[in-house]
Amino acid sequence: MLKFFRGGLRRVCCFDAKKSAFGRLSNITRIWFSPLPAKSQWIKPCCVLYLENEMKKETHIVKVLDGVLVVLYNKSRDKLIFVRQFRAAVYQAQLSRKQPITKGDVDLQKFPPELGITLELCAGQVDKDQSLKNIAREEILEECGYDVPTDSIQPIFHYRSGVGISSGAQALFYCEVCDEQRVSAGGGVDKEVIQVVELSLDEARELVKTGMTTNGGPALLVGVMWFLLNKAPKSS
Ligand SMILES: Nc1ncnc2c1ncn2[C@@H]1O[C@H](COP(=O)(O)OP(=O)(O)O[C@H]2O[C@H](CO)[C@@H](O)[C@H](O)[C@H]2O)[C@@H](O)[C@H]1O
Repeated sequence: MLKFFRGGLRRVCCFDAKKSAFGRLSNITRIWFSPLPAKSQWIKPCCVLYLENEMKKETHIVKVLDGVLVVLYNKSRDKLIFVRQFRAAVYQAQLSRKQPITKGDVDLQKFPPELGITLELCAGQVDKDQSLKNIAREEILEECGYDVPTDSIQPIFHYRSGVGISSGAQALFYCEVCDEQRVSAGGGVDKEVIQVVELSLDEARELVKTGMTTNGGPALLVGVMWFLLNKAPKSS
């Protein structure tokens, strides 16, 4: 059963994070901070200056990789498929509401790792020279365990996220899968710890009702709303 916390993100509003209906996700035993390495393969901070109405303006930005995301619908079982994982950026954001960003270890009794667990669409970064659909196909296989033909992946929206600071392009896709296409449990590759979560359409509807909040990004909400508007049988 789903549990939500009403209210804005300033109040605790994790997707059932603390007492998960989906079981314990991972075993994080230590979290600490360090300064960013001089060169990161993932992000590049820089400063953009411009003159607007003859006034000098300065914006500090972070260049990030573009991404693909997929609204996944299992038609065999009439379920939408999502992923849960620990996100260090979300954890840091939850933590920094309560105390300044620190350099040392975090007190995990006070700030349990579950604060950083999200519910998200299956997604990945565009970190190789392949078509966006191919990258989406790989993420569906690696994260969720479904082996689908590339031409079953349908584009929905192309937009930018974090327009004030990072502005990565995000390609949102839709893909219908069936049980016969499930070739593994998913869960990610290499060191990834990802849990596949299935929600009924009624549970997904609950997610996008006014006032409900999740610990994930907006793409899940946009994707679910698109699905309910365009694909799902109308609720009575
Ligand atoms: N900043 C970072 N620092 C260190 N290692 C990193 C890293 N970013 C990625 N990695 C490594 O790369 C691996 C693969 O990442 P993915 O391509 O699956 O993107 P991710 O699912 O993190 O989502 C990403 O891409 C989707 C789609 O754009 C976004 O929604 C989501 O916010 C974004 O994190 C991660 O498991 C991690 O090991």
